[in-house]
Amino acid sequence: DRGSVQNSPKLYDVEYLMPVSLGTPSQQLNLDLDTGSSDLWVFSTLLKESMVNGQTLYNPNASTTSDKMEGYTWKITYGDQSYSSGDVYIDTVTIGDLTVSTQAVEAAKVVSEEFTADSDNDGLVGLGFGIINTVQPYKQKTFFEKAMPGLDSPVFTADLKAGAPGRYNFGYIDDDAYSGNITYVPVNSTDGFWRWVSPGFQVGSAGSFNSTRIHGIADTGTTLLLLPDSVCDAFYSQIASAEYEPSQGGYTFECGDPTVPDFYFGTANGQMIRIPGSYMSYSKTDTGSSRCFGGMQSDSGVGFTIWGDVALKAAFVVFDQGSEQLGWAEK
Ligand SMILES: O=C(NNC1=NCCC1)c1ccc(Br)cc1
Repeated sequence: DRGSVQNSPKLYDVEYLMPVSLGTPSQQLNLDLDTGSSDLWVFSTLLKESMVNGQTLYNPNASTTSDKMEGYTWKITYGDQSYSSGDVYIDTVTIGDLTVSTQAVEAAKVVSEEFTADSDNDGLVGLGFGIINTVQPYKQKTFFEKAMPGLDSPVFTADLKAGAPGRYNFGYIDDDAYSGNITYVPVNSTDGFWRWVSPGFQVGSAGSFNSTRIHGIADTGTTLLLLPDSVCDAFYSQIASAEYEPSQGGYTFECGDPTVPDFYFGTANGQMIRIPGSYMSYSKTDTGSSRCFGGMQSDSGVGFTIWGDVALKAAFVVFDQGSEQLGWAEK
């Protein structure tokens, strides 16, 4: 079996949403596929109205195939301190013609203001490893872990694009979606993330390769590229107008600055993925400002690097849960 679904970026590529069908008759919600967490949760009719702001709500009582998991609850806090919690139902879930008939659907009763404010986002599909699923008293499998036994191949792929729709595929690799070869690196799933080691980086096409092992996770749910301070310094020192602005919470530079270089990160066997300098102009700092917030920021608060959407949208990425590897290709 296999599945394929289009993803659509929101403004500034801050997140990517995909249509997901839940229940019988099907209820379609737009969800954020997040490889940095492992809960599938949705805005639901269990929420207080004050926490809802335009989102589509999953109504378990309107689904003839939903079963409440009595006594089961969930509560999750994300790296950006947003959070949600609620009850748990079993129901059928379809993503891109791939159906899991007995998926744990976590129906929200409480969401933080960040989620309430994000009116296009109806919830998340966590495709990290099930070990960090938050359901109590017994953790639940992710959508991919439930689907995996029936798939042609135990992989899903992420093709995120800058300012354009891309695609998530399940169970196969579309050889027309990338150029050159896919280079695989080993993943350590101990803490539930797609964690891997990059051998180093290069700033600009004429720069030298810096061999320094960068431990980090591939996280579709994080917008920016969060790297060690030493790497950020090496990058922003090449941009004439760049400065670290504590008031803005990070590095900024003049939006039109012509000196913004490309950034390359190593994967394996000498392969590097090139992130165009244009991806590093994340957003204007304030309306009317001429300064842009950088797409690369420090990972100092986090403890390890997060290869978020700014990096992932430069590549075709294979999440191989069968062999616990990540595949990287240019496109
Ligand atoms: O929360 C994380 N990723 N997903 C999402 N962020 C915001 C909503 C969804 C995240 C995961 C690991 C680390 Br380390 C830091 C952050």
